[in-house]
Amino acid sequence: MTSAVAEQPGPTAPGAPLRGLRVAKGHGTENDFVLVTDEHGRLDLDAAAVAALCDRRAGVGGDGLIRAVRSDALAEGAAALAEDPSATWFMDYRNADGSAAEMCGNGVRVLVAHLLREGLVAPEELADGRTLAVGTRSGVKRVAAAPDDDGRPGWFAVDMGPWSVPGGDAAVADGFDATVAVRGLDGVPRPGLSFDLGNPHVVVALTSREELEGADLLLAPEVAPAPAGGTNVELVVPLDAPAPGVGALLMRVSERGVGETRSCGTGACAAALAVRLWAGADSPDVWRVAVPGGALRVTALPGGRVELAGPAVVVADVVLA
Ligand SMILES: N[C@@H](CCC[C@H](N)C(=O)O)C(=O)O
Repeated sequence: MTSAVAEQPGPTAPGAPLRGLRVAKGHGTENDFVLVTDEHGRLDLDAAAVAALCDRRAGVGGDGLIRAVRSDALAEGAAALAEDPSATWFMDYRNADGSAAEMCGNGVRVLVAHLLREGLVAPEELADGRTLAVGTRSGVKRVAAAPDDDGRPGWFAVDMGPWSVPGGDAAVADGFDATVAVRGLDGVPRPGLSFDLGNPHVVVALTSREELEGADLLLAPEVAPAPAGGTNVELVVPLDAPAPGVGALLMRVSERGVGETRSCGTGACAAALAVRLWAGADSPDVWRVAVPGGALRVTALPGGRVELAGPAVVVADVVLA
């Protein structure tokens, strides 16, 4: 499973092999990740090594891999530091197939939980409403400690930044800009609406919980027109409002570079924003998104930004053989 197995003291040299490396495993609503600390950007983590580590049978297993690296230790970090000099940590996110992704909403919370646990970020940095700036390929995201849906502490909230509908006003007015064929439904492609959350999404509304459960996501849904770089696809069913001013929905997701996962944070944002758009002017800004792996909270912020809140836990340390 290692990219190069040789007698090495550890990952201290440029292009160092992974043998003996301590990694961690964590998840956010069961969207799970291999967490690799590579403060000085010295590891040789090519796509094959990432795919091997994420392999659920032959590796550690995960929907993706998160490399925690100092922003000044990699070329992609320069843009983050230019945007916000306090964004000293960068989330190098890779999907389970080894491809790089721009952003991961669950992952950025889990990264912060990992940095806290490793002592690389002090708890005070998130105390008293302070936020931690994290560089990503889709810009700097600010993470704060936040309450869960019952007001208990323990969640993290991420200002995910600006979102957009790539199809513009016409797509918003029509409510869709794509068709999506989903195996296990009635064979008729459904309308979908594309969103840019830093990474690409297409959201499809289904009619019932039964229909959502019947979707077969072992095969990725087919989106037409096919987005050049691929896309994540969210299937959603709106639910009755749980409280005044709060919306709710069920979601399943097929992630680009992975397949069906138990949750997707950027996907939850896209799903909530889509249902909010479809519901019209008076629809709530706060949405509870139920995914197979748990619950997330999405809040549409003023100025076309969106916030994602949810749990993040680290469950294991692993030393690579
Ligand atoms: N699970 C993530 C998204 C991960 C990246 C995605 N598969 C892509 O390729 O864009 C999330 O929580 O947002």
